[in-house]
Amino acid sequence: MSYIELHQVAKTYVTKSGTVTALNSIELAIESGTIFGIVGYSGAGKSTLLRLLNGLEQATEGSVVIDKQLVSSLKGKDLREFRKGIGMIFQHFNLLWSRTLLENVALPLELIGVGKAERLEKARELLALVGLEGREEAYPSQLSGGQKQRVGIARALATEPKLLLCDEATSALDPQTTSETLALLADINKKMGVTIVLITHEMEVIRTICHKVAVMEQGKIVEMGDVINVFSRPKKEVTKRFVQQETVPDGGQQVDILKELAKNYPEGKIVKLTFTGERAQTPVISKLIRHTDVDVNIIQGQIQPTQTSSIGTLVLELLGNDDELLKAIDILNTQGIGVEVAEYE
Ligand SMILES: Nc1ncnc2c1ncn2[C@@H]1O[C@H](COP(=O)(O)OP(=O)(O)OP(=O)(O)O)[C@@H](O)[C@H]1O
Repeated sequence: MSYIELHQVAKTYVTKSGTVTALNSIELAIESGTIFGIVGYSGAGKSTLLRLLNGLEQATEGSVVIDKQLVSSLKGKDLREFRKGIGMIFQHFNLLWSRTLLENVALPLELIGVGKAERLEKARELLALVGLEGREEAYPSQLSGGQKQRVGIARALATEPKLLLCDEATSALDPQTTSETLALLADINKKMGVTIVLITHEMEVIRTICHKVAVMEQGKIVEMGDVINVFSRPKKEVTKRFVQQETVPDGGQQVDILKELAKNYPEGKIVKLTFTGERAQTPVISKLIRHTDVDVNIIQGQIQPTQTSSIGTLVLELLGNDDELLKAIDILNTQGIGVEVAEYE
């Protein structure tokens, strides 16, 4: 059994203007120790899913099982105990401004009745773990956004949770601080074996630290798998748009970037190749030139690291007669790499 299992989960809200389906037919299994990303645009249902995982809300249908416990069956002391095993990190940090960093980190322990000396010692250790040694007596207002999030992470770890839920944890941070915060989370996952489930609308977050990803749209999971596979061969339109967020400079606003490129290169055929780590060694282009009568121009290329490997993309213009172009595309299709051919108007 997986650490987290959702089976046929639905969540509806009854509002004055009618019933809203926030989640529908969710099937999800997350193994212990994984960094699992959930990506989707606003309103896709990500926050609702996170609230079901921490027991703040109950599913309308289906079952949510975490660490062999059916979340809907937990009450009183059991529910409190369950929630102690889950740490939460928020976009806006949710720190108490009138308390020092040490007191902020110690708060979850204070709430469950841990004695003062013990909780302050633990908080001190955690602040050191997140790189804030020596700042124990500072107040949140004296910190940068990245430092505040470090305090948030330290606080989330206070009860030694097995599961860390991150709600858009880096959305309020600049790119440099985002990278540092993600590196810290990846480090915590590795060192402590904590399972991390994060929700985000940024594909960069998924690429850099997640092992697995689920893409949500309109309350459903529309695509799910290893990050490297979903990135290199996105199937659904929404996933393609998220992947483009990263690979094109305008943030993926254009739905079909290849089509745009094709307009600029009317003589040839535009193809985009996507390689994952181990395939990057395959001599694809030399094969193409040896076996067909096409000329190849390289238009764009880039390599992006992921948590476990790397993803390369290469956009080529192929020039030749129709038969040779078809042959070239056939060859590309047999190389075990992602091949996308631009559609011409
Ligand atoms: N308490 C609620 N009452 C009524 N409708 C709700 C409630 N919470 C969420 N919804 C609706 O459920 C759907 C999913 O919302 P949810 O907040 O889970 O999406 P999201 O992907 O997290 O979006 P965002 O990133 O904007 O928070 C939306 O249509 C939303 O309006």
